[in-house]
Amino acid sequence: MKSVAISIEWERVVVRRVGATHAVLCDISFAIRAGQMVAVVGHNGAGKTTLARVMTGLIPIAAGAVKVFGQPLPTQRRLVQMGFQPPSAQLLGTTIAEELAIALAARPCETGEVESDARRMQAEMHALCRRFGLNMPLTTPVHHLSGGQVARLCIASAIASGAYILVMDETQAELDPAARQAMRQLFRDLAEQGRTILLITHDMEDVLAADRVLVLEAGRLVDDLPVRSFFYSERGGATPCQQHGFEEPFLVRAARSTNHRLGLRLSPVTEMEWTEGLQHVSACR
Ligand SMILES: Nc1ncnc2c1ncn2[C@@H]1O[C@H](COP(=O)(O)OP(=O)(O)OP(=O)(O)O)[C@@H](O)[C@H]1O
Repeated sequence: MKSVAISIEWERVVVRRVGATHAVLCDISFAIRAGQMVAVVGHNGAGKTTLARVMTGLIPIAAGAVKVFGQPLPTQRRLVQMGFQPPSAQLLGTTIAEELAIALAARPCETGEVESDARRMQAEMHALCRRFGLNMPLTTPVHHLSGGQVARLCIASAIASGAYILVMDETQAELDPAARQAMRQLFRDLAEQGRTILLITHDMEDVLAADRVLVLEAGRLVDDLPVRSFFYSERGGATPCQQHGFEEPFLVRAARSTNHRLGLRLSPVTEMEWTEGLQHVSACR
């Protein structure tokens, strides 16, 4: 699985909805490598949720092709899990243990793997809870969890069920800034471990954490850029972020203002890059 570089491929995809006068997604093509975290942005009605639902097989395509690890989506459907708003609506179990047990039971057995026995399943559940920062007993009812904990349990469940591609449709929308930041870090970690993350968001701080950004406008893919090129322009002038009418994140605004005042050309996408850039400049002066 991991040896196949391209995890998601869309070729000239068209989606029509009953009652809509135009195609809601029109001639969309892109390819995403395994291990990439890709943000999908667009103003209301641009087609983001439709794209997410196509990825999970909930909406059929009228033309084109969607491939997952080189195979048609329907044969690979189990490798894709979608998170949507509110995350609590996705939970099937009444406790953490039940939720994870359902997910683990749904995971297809790999060749040579024996079916999980109870003890092994318990060990896997504890390992998942540790990995996803759920530091409470497995017997905890899911309605005792905070929004951030529910969001993490949903992701733990998706991973437990064998997903390699996570399609997150505004799942962080109701989290506080610290929990959102923690979720971004979690997505980054999962991407570094080889998972593909498709993050649908209106929050430009989320975009800053991604590797790449797809911009949808009225059902069309109008930009597909590395995140740095989305927020900074090489030749000065308006950036793609500004051209598309999105609000820039604080780091980008602060870096631009510092560049302007000090005559610099820094283009940081993390705070660490910015402080290192500033240290380098002051050491050279
Ligand atoms: N079930 C449906 N039937 C007909 N048209 C639909 C249906 N669902 C969505 N649409 C239309 O498809 C277009 C894209 O909708 P979609 O929900 O994918 O946009 P979005 O980018 O996710 O918007 P938002 O940011 O508001 O959630 C919109 O014009 C919408 O009206």
